[in-house]
Amino acid sequence: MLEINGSEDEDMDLDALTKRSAFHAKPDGLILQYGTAGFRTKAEHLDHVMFRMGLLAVLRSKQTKSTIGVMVTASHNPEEDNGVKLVDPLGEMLAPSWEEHATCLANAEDQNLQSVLMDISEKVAVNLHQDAFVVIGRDTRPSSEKLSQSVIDGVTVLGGQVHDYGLLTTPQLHYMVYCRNTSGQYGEATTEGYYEKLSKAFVELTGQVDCANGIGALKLGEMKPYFSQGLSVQLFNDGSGGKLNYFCGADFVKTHQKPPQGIEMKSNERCCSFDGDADRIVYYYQDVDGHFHLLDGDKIATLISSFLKELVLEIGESLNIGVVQTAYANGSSTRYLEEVVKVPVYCTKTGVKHLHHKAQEFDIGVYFEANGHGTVLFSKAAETKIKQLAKELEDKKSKAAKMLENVIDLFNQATGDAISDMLVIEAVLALKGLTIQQWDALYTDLPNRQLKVKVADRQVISTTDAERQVVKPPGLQEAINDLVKKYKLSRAFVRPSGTEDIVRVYAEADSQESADSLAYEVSLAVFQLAGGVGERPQSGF
Ligand SMILES: CC(=O)N[C@H]1[C@@H](OP(=O)(O)O)O[C@H](CO)[C@@H](O)[C@@H]1O
Ligand SMILES: [Mg+2]
Repeated sequence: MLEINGSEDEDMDLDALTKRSAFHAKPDGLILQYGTAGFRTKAEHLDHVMFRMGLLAVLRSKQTKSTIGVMVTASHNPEEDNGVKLVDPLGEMLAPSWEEHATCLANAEDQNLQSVLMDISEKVAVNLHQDAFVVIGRDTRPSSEKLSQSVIDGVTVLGGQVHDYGLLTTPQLHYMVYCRNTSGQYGEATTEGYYEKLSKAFVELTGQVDCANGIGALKLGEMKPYFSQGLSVQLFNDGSGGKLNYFCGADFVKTHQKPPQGIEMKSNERCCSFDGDADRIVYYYQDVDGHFHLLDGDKIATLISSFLKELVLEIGESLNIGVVQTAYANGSSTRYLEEVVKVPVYCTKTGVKHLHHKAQEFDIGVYFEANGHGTVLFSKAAETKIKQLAKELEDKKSKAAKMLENVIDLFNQATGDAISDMLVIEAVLALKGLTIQQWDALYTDLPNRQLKVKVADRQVISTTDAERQVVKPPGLQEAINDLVKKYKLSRAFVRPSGTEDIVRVYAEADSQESADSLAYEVSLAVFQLAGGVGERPQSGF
């Protein structure tokens, strides 16, 4: 850990800025976009972006009079990639209006950097005399250390103070920011504080964990001693041998629907996978016949929502629960939540920030993307009420209120967090006496298929209705509607990805064959109507 003080006598030393930025020159013609999860591309193209995000973090910190976070990671992307994103005062993703400033600053030509920076300061009315404080975390990629130094360079040249946490999971950095801006009320802003808070609230834990050869292994390993009752967890792909996210991790398991390499699975044993920066988690097991069963973000949302609903009914308080999903949620999970658990379900655009925002509308807002990003948010009023009830109520009711109180502490409310979600899931399974097979049997996923289509310009597709309907190009939605009609229990949609240069196609139907064939036909429609490039989509998987 490192504390660095920037120059204190100047509000903004523009000469120093010009000199330092020369060490972080922007490659000619490179244009990048602050996308779904910040900037992400090959690590070698990111040095100037890191420096500039250091600058931007200082402005954001001055404007909000709060500590701002900068995380250096490319999550589930290959090891050669890297990325950066800013974390806002309450641990949330950077406000959308600032994403535009980030994009402008990252793409400014070197000679315009000063003027673009001054422009942004004016637009957002930053008081340059205000102090700035920025905290930084990074994942285990070989390029991350150097890139995080460039962020530090950016912060200090503008006179901001830095605390470099070094290696952290993304959710840990979100947690640190939240703690620092609530004067420690949310917890202590150290990794020890994080482990203590979670382990204190946790009941029992067993299982196997694939850590995607990433930061999750290191941090979960560090946490082991905090479990006085003994933590029985075997870590695989802990980064000691294999490559980050290579044939392992949550994204691999979810998209390939098969176990990661490097994990020893015994039949019926509960396993889970994190992604490279440990903000996603999926569970799975292999049955006695060797069939692989995936329990993704939708299954997690269902397990957690039923558990919370039961506790709320038990304490007899009218706390409203809402579940937030995206269009990628399996149709069976939505039906189960609405019809069996009886909770209202809402659909937002893809990307954690959209789900998080919607979930804030409820006393208890559960949100999960199908790929395993998610958490539960409790409103301040609900939290106070639950704490009060835990003291006042008696017997069964008090037990339920105390359980809820612990669950609140176990969730990372700043953002979805693989470690914290895993502890919640393990606790729920233990408390309800459920095996992974029983959990899996709550509902059966509709067979589905996700495909990617390459087009010349993915922005020719625009969507509405939480990305479930295409508005442009003309004729594409009609074509999808006609194809969907050919299959039973079917649904399909397409949208431009926010993290890759492709269009994503999703289809589900009553059989795998139908889902595959619908996805293929929709891909062809996209290729034909939205300017496909390269090879035409092929059938057969
Ligand atoms: C279908 C899918 O899984 N999309 C992912 C992916 O976004 P795209 O915009 O679809 O590329 O990366 C996001 C950031 O990690 C994640 O939030 C999202 O769920
Ligand atoms: Mg991630």
